[in-house]
Amino acid sequence: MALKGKEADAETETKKRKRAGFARIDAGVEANECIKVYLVKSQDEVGATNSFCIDPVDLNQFFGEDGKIYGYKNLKIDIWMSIKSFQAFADITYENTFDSIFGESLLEKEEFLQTFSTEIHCIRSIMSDGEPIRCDLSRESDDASNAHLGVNGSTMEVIRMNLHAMPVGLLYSRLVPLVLLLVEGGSPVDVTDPKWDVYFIVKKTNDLSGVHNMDLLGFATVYRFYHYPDSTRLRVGQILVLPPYQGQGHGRRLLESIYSVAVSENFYDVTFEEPSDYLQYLRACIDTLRLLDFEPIKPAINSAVQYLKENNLSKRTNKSSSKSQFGPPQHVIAVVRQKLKINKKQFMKCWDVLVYLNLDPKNSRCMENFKVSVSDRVKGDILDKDSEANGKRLIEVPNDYDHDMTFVVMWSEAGEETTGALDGDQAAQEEQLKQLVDKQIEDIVKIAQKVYLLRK
Ligand SMILES: CC(=O)SCCNC(=O)CCNC(=O)[C@H](O)C(C)(C)COP(=O)(O)OP(=O)(O)OC[C@H]1O[C@@H](n2cnc3c(N)ncnc32)[C@H](O)[C@@H]1OP(=O)(O)O
Repeated sequence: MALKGKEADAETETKKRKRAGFARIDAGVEANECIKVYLVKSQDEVGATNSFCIDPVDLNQFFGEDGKIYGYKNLKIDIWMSIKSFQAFADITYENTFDSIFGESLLEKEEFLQTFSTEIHCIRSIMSDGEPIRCDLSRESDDASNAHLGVNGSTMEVIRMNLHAMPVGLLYSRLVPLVLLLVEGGSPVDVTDPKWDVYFIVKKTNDLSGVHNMDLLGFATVYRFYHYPDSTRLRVGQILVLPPYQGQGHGRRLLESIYSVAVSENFYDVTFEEPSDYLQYLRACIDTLRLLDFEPIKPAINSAVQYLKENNLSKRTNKSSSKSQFGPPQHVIAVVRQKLKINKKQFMKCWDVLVYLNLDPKNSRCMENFKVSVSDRVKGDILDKDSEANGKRLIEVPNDYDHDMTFVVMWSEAGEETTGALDGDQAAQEEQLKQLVDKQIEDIVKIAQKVYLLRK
């Protein structure tokens, strides 16, 4: 006889169990509910409920299909990770075979507590072989977010090291749990590949006896990637600022240091592997600020602004003509890549912000023209360059930023454009395109406002 209702659900649940052999139905407990991860810097903080508890992306993803742990009643797991040595201890209420993402950095309690004295200088000793990065990009002197530099005699430093070198690889392996917990979709990089570098941002503080201590605030892994035919580009794999130190300008300093290396060592450009929205925003702010000080692009910005002032783009007949006059000329794109190491795609995003910053918000026609131009650009980005000549076609969109956003575009023989998709009607696709443009404008305004405030 078939089971119904609750009984049927219970049967399904039972099948999902990781461990079999329980007499009663075990509903399991979500990993997100029973696991807490604390970052601690001294023995006293281990076990204290007011210690710094992190908010991971999603713990459930590490525990099977449904993210639940079965076989334990009132399961509670507190994980204490030292931000001095990045080793960890798990306080688990039930005896079990908990095989955690913390791997080898998980120690017995006594051993863990000892690390606060035995490994107190672990970061300092590992960093001693590293190369401090001189960063010339930041306007440290007039930058409010750097105000804490020098407070209590502490200084920030970005240090580059090769991940292949032994103690660095070991430290990175201790940091991997944080990558898994805090970087969405983050996975460990291959420490055996000598092309991976890691940029650490550290805080140096002198104690009363004059000994300097070093705390790790964050890091970025960067791959030296071959670029055809004879150059190398830098690709940021993952960047993480430890939660207690986020929002204090350390992520910015890390990115600026990477750009600084790209400029001084003449890499082709800097790219990012699947950047999060917030990282894109941060990157756009940094790049736009750099571009605002870059003289060679100023005439091109002025002519784009002039073009928006003098035309009425919503009434134009030939829609494709606006693209060339709104966007930056090829030689400007080239010089930005050569001198600032900002690639074309990223420059185009910043370009919109640079133009927007030069518009008069009270000039409604000009603002409307801006919107039309951005819309044209978004459409242009999702068009296959060959499609105009070839008539109707379905085209997949290359997209660095969001792999879920894939459009296809059809062209009639007259070159008149319509957007479409493999399934879904044209109206839905038009709506999707409109949403994409609105989101783009929203992002531009947000970045422009931030940049405006930072420049004041
Ligand atoms: C490729 C990938 O790794 S994708 C995943 C990215 N990593 C993660 O998601 C992990 C969790 N998050 C983090 O580790 C961090 O939040 C990071 C790395 C994304 C950012 O680092 P943080 O140190 O928090 O950022 P930081 O403090 O430098 O910058 C944030 C603020 O400074 C602002 N800022 C940007 N440029 C400047 C500037 N030149 N001067 C002053 N402030 C600036 C930013 O706009 C932002 O302000 P807001 O949020 O108040 O609007």
